[in-house]
Amino acid sequence: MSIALTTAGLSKNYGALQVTRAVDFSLPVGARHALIGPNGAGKTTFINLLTGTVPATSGSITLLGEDITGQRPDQRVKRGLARTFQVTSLFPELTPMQSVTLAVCERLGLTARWYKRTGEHRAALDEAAEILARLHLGHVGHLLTRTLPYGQQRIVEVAVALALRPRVLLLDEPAAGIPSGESAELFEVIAELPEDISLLFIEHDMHLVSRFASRVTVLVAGGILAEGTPAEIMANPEVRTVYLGNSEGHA
Ligand SMILES: Nc1ncnc2c1ncn2[C@@H]1O[C@H](COP(=O)(O)OP(=O)(O)OP(=O)(O)O)[C@@H](O)[C@H]1O
Repeated sequence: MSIALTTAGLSKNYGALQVTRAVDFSLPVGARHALIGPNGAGKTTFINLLTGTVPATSGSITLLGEDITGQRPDQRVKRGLARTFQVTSLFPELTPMQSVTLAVCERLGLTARWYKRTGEHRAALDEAAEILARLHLGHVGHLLTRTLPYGQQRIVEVAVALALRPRVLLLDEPAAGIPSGESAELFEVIAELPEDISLLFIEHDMHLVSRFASRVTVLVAGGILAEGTPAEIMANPEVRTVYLGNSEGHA
């Protein structure tokens, strides 16, 4: 089994507060891995440590065999690490086509001069159209992002991340804010992503986790409480006490 991403002893302190505690984590290539845990458990911080927007206090992060612990976020993106945010980060006045094309141009290093390089710009437009079609957004690619249903806007975020050609994609609560009827649709689109993209996603809804994740890590107070298949996690008495309660759904 080849490994896309690992952390060893990864820790983050804010003063006396330990937000991430010596996390040893491993994401195999092709994984569909969920990160769950109570509010404030440190899930978003863990993603921020992986992307480099938050510097680690100690420990290491390895992406595709390379130690990226000291790298800037943009260097990690170039090496194949992309993310989406818990709250939408799209430009509302751009169309999905424009947002995805810009991301393709960014990857190709064309952003500052794309208007001069129409040949390469054409290729970027074609690639953006192909990504949007793959995510079933082809028919709304020309509409202003702010006019799209929120569920579709979240899929546009995945499209922008895909334009960076990630090997590992981190999704911070991709279904947050989406009416529950639309969240399965979003995850179906995510489930169709190519298998060579390894996925780590934060999700509270255990029904979605059971359906779309092959493995689950439970984070509590910054440390890993348990790891296993969704069935193992849902049957784990400690996890049930600390996180799942009796609801089996939202924490
Ligand atoms: N910049 C910061 N300075 C101080 N404390 C912080 C900072 N960022 C996060 N924290 C604290 O770290 C803890 C973990 O926060 P984090 O947002 O990572 O949790 P989470 O599991 O993603 O929570 P949620 O499910 O509510 O999004 C919280 O107690 C939070 O208050």
